[in-house]
Amino acid sequence: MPRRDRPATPHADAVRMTSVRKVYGKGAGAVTALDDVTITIPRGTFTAVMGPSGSGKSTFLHCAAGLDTPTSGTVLLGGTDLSGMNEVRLTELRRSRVGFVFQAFNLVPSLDVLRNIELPLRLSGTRTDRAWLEEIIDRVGLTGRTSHRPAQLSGGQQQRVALARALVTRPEVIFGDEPTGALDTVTGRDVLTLLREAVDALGQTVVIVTHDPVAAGYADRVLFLADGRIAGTLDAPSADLVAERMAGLGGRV
Ligand SMILES: Nc1ncnc2c1ncn2[C@@H]1O[C@H](COP(=O)(O)OP(=O)(O)OP(=O)(O)O)[C@@H](O)[C@H]1O
Repeated sequence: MPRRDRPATPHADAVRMTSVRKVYGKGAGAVTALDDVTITIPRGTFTAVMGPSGSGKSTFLHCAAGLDTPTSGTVLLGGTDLSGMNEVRLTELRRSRVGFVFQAFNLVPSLDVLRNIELPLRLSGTRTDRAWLEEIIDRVGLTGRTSHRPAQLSGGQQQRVALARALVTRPEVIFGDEPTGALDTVTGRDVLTLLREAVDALGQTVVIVTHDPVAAGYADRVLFLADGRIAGTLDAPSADLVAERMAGLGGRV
């Protein structure tokens, strides 16, 4: 997306969803995955989205990130209304204003670490800010490994590459779908610490879906979903409190 499409002053709300409803399918087989969801996620905060299996977490993330379109309601990303954007504009928006970290890392196997990190800039035709690139490579602990291919790295290192790739465009929001799901406990904690630092040191906004109460404990706020509706929020969460609230929501986690 061209630079001019970004607001001159960053919007105070990274994400604002109003009365968002998402229905998959039609008629008797229709499934309401999100039902009247209204929520604001402030800039520079870390949100964890939790809920039983099938409660709408992935659908929430996909609608907030412009990967999926709500059936009704509005989604604003950094003040930009995604409603009515065609797929070309949504793709441009995702490339330049959204960062993604997935459970499966999703790196390009044939590219080395540096080229994987730079990929979003190349795709959007943005000039690389060398100093910023070096800073994030240093922050995620990949200095000295930039010429490696993904297959030569551990899972934790690959997720660090994905995190650096997400940070490189200074996106409005980094969305993570179970970003520690494929990592062992210790490595997963390292990645969560880096996400936390991205918020605290860089002012980044982070939103992750997780099933892990310990992971949610790294967030500023937990957003609980049940049957596609917001079932509550918890600020300054501890893992124990999160686990307690999840037990109260029932269902298979
Ligand atoms: N593409 C789709 N077509 C039809 N139904 C869908 C589709 N995607 C999701 N759903 C349904 O919408 C509901 C919410 O799904 P979603 O994947 O958002 O839940 P979730 O909380 O992320 O689940 P999990 O924790 O198991 O990943 C579920 O009932 C699911 O079966």
